Amino acid sequence: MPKPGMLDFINKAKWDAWNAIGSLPKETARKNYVDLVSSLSPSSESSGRVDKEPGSESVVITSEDGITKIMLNRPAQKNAITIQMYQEILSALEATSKDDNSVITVLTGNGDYYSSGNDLTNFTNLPPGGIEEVAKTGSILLRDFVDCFIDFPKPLIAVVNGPAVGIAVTLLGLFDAVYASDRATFHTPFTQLGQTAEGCSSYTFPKIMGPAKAIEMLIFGKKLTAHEACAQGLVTEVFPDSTFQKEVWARLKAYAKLPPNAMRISKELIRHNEKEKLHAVNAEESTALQGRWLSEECMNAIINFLSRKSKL
Ligand SMILES: CCCCC/C=C/CC(=O)SCCNC(=O)CCNC(=O)[C@H](O)C(C)(C)COP(=O)(O)OP(=O)(O)OC[C@H]1O[C@@H](n2cnc3c(N)ncnc32)[C@H](O)[C@@H]1OP(=O)(O)O
Repeated sequence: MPKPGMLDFINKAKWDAWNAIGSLPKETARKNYVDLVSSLSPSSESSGRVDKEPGSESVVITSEDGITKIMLNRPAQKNAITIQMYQEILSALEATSKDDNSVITVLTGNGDYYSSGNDLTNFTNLPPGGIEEVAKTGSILLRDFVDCFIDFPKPLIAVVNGPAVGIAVTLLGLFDAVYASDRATFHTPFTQLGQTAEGCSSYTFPKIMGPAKAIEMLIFGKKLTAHEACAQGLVTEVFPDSTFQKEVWARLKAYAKLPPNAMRISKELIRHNEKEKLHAVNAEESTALQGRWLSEECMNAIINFLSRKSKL
């Protein structure tokens, strides 16, 4: 077959792999394959079924003392968010919003990062409709995902245990409190990635910190320390990393004992005037990103990251 185009990542990788093999006889190829798989997996000869270890899920949801904790759990990948994780977080938020035993909801990360944002490999697995289909379905999922944060009816808290990048930062403008370790940083390198702001940040950031500071972050990609983000109003309070978990969870447990209906009604009073505007901003940002994901600027940035030519 002719060599697939540069942006057809999967088929190009397959084509290169086939080409590298040359004229290997089919039987030899089969034997090499079986030998390789056997050497990789000691259990591959037994049942063939792979059970997930408990706690190996990419999003771990737990509930205790009236607090629902949604924990991003891909520490080796800096908690980069895959398509499946967006869907799981969305479902968790929908379920907890209806759960009478859940008073406060927390989003946090496992390991040294809060989250490195969108998983940049999300756009590399091309369906039959190609990159256009990926961009379209990505834009719809992004819009649904952010809508769910806009509409979330109970107190929503971010426990930012380490550096945050991209959508993990922009969403913070929709949270009711943001507690950060002093190790956390806040980085939205959209322009460097050929992308544009999402998570309603094109509206919430100028409102929270004023247009000048918001533009430094959203257009020029300035990274803030936790103390800088707190001074700008994006973070509620910063804690020393050594006591972060202990102090924050003690406080959250106390908040979760407050009367839940009073908290829910106060949140509605504070937020409801903005909801229509936020949904409109979210729709606009999702459409703009759909176009960006098809652009050469964005594709080159992703290819550079995947081929390890660039990092933040
Ligand atoms: C439905 C779709 C919605 C889309 C919404 C859009 C959102 C926009 C954004 O979120 S933009 C932000 C995108 N994120 C990034 O650009 C971050 C990219 N990552 C990095 O630059 C670096 O990895 C780092 C600075 C976060 C950390 O650097 P460090 O040197 O400490 O660690 P490594 O680079 O070695 O990372 C360890 C492994 O984790 C993988 N990884 C990290 N982040 C991502 C990511 N965002 N996407 C995919 N993979 C990521 C990294 O590749 C390493 O994997 P490896 O061990 O297999 O090499």
